[in-house]
Amino acid sequence: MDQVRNRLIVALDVATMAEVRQLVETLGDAVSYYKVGMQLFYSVGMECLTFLREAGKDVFLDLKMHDIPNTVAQGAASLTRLGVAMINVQASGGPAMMRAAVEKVAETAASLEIPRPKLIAVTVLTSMDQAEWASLRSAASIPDQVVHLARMAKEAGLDGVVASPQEAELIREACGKDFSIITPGVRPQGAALNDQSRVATPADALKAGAHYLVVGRPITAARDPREAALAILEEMRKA
Ligand SMILES: O=c1ccn([C@@H]2O[C@H](COP(=O)(O)O)[C@@H](O)[C@H]2O)c(=O)[nH]1
Repeated sequence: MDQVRNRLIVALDVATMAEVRQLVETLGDAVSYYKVGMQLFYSVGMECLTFLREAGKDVFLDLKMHDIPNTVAQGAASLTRLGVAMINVQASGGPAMMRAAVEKVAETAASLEIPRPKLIAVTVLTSMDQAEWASLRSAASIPDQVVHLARMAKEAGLDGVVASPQEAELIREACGKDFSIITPGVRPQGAALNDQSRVATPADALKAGAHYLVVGRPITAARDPREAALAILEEMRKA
């Protein structure tokens, strides 16, 4: 079960440490990897990272950096010093920005003699549907743009990308099996979509080639979060 458990990342989209403690305690040994995003990090800062580290959990710090190369590189160095397992940038920041972040993460981790966090790039948000995409006036289709950004991230030296499970197979074909694919937009059959658009079930996401599944509300907003997480893990295990 461990191999499957390490591939489920639960999004802690809450605002207080009380909620974090309650969820992590309820989920217990079912979940070993958590995603800390803007809502939680901007509310409580380091306290949640310290708590998760002491609980023996891995952390994906999802702050989606997007700025000029020097600013993102320095930000990536700061996040590397926090000792988390994964951090990210927006691929639309371009190759120079991504290369600068890759170099700075490696340099910082080496100088501190700590493991280097995985550095990944966000492609096209999973909430974006065709109508919303059209409003951005991009000439490419969503799948073409996702694959383009994934190739660019790989060439810049990043470890992987965030994308919808619907694009996972195309990314795997274009970038190979060692390039990590992290997929939010995961919804068990019949679950509420909330604001997600390009979704797939946990089983379909894995079959399409996703390495890690990010799941938030289907677990954290469930009546019984542990039962919901175990059901997802069982579906992953069967897939
Ligand atoms: O394209 C993206 C990038 C990031 N996310 C994040 O994943 C979780 C998904 O939460 P759910 O409650 O399962 O919808 C959330 O923290 C997003 O910020 C994403 O959904 N799509």
